[in-house]
Amino acid sequence: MPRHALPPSLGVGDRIGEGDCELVLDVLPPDLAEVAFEKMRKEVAWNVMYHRGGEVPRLVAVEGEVAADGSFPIYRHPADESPALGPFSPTVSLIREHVQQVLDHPVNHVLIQHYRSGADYISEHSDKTIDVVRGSKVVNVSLGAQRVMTLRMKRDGAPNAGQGGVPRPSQKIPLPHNSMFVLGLETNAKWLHAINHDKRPIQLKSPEEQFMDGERISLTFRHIGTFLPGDESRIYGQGAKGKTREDARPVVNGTEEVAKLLEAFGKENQQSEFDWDAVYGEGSDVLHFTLRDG
Ligand SMILES: O=C(O)CCC(=O)C(=O)O
Ligand SMILES: [Fe+2]
Repeated sequence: MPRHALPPSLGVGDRIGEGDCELVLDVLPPDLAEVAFEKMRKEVAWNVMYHRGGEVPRLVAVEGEVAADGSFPIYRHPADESPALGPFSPTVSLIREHVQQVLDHPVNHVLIQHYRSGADYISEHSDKTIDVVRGSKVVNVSLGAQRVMTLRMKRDGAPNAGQGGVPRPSQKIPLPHNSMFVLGLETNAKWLHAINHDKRPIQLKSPEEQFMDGERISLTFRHIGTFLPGDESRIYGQGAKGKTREDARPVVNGTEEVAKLLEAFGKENQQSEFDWDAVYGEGSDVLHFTLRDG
C-alpha cells in the first residue's frame, strides 16, 4: 500500500495553491478556439531559446504592446538569450482581448510556447516578478493537447517534508484545450510550477491528451511594469533603478550586476517568504545575461 496519497488532481472551483489561482474553461469563443492553434503556427515568429548553453525543450516567442514611440515591456528571467519582442500578432491579439475581459487588469506582454510533443516540458520554477506589476496575476492560456500543471510547495514551506520519505505538498491541474490557468502571485511565491514531460505511449493517453497529435501551445500573459525604448539603450519602470520614463538609465551588462540579479532570481525560486522590496525594490538595469556572440 502506498504510504502517501497521490497528489490531488484539481480543477474548476477547487482551492489551488494559496487560493489565489483559478482554472477557467472555454475562455475563447469556439470559432476562435478552433482556428487559433493553426493560425498561430503560421503567424508567430517561433525561436529556439538557450539556457546554460542548451536549447530549452520547446519553441518560444515573445510579443507585447509596442508604444507609438517604439518603447515596449521587458520581462527578465534567467535565460542566456531571450528572443526579440515583436508586436502582438493577429490571433494572439484576439486571445489577449478575451484574457483581459476575464481578468480585472490589462496584460501587455506574452511568452508563447510550443510544446511539440509530450517530450517537451518546462522545469519547476517560480516566475520572476521583478518586472511583473505587483498584485497582478500571470495567466496561462492552453491550446491543443491537454498537459498537466504541477504545483509543488517550496522546500522551506514544508519543513517536515523530505525526511522519512514524506513528500512535499503537490497538486496537479490538467490544462484542457481552450482553458486559462490564473497563477496568483501569492501561490507563485510559495509554490513552484512545472509542465513535466509525458513520455507515456500514445495509447495510454486520453483523447484530450492526444488532441492536436499531442502538440500544445501555451500563452503566458503578464502585466509588465518595466520598459525599454525602441533602441534598447535605456531601461525604466518598476524593475529598473529609474522608476519613470524621465528617469530611464542606460542598460548594463556588467558581470557584477548580472551576478546580483541572477542571485536574486535564485532566492525567488527558493524562498517562500521572499522579500520583494528588499531584493528587487532598488531595481536592476541589467538587460542581457550573457554577451551575445555575433
Ligand atoms: O506552458 C505553461 O502553461 C507554463 C509556462 C510557464 O510556466 C512560464 O512560461 O513561466
Ligand atoms: Fe512559469
